Amino acid sequence: GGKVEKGQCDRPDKWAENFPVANGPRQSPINIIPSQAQFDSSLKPLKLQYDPSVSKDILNNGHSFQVNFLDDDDSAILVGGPISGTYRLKQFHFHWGSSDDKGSEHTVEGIKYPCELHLVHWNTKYENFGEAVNKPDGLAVVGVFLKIGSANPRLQKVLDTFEEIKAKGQQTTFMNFDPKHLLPATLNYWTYEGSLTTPPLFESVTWIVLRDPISVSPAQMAKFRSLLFSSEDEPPRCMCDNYRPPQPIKGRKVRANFK
Ligand SMILES: COCCCN1C=C(N)c2cc(S(N)(=O)=O)sc2S1(=O)=O
Ligand SMILES: [Zn+2]
Repeated sequence: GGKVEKGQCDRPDKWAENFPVANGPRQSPINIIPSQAQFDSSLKPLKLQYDPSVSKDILNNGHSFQVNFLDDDDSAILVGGPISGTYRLKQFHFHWGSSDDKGSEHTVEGIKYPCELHLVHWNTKYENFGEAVNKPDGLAVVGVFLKIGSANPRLQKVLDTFEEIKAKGQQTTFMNFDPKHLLPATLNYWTYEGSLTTPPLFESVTWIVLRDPISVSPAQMAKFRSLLFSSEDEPPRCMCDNYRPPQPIKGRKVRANFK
């Protein structure tokens, strides 16, 4: 028929064929059930120390778009929280739906948010990102839910670049952006051991999912959907529904730093 079938890489149910770890013991995302999360008083407050001068560029990578950071020193780091040592910010990106009733990867009691932000950090006990990416304690990703409400002026700065990165492979400079402005007022979080949510699905992520969402307006969500999965010389395919559904918890404990 006329409908272009989704490629394999866009079909989470097909990933296990090429990436058997897709059925592994610590896959992400998960459905979070707050009443089943264990309050852990030993969890430290989350400390995100970001110097905005190390934001570099913004890229449409054909699955999402990401803002990349210079990570050759400790200018943008995550310390505290559930992790030990220092993790450096590498990039942040988002996942969203084709309509406002879905789009997040983690869910809370089955609730899907329209969008989820991921801030990806790597453990500086390893030489570099490439070394850290597949180690069990290699990465720490902070997840932030976006909830439909008033327009978010901080987020708008990111959306204003979309004309320049509409198609796969396009990128443009994106400097002096402080990702702290994309965080909610309080940094209460759930944490659990998981994985990358897209291939290669490495089981290398300590997940830190913030309880409180930030706001996004319907018009801003429509802007996310103006991006394309496809490159300039291909038939246009709307970039949306780039989220993996929740995966089996397989006995894992989810801890909370709040009651
Ligand atoms: C050599 O392999 C390089 C892989 C690097 N990455 C690829 C992903 N699919 C990916 C997914 C991420 S997510 N959605 O779990 O935050 S972070 C991330 S990533 O760490 O930036
Ligand atoms: Zn992600």
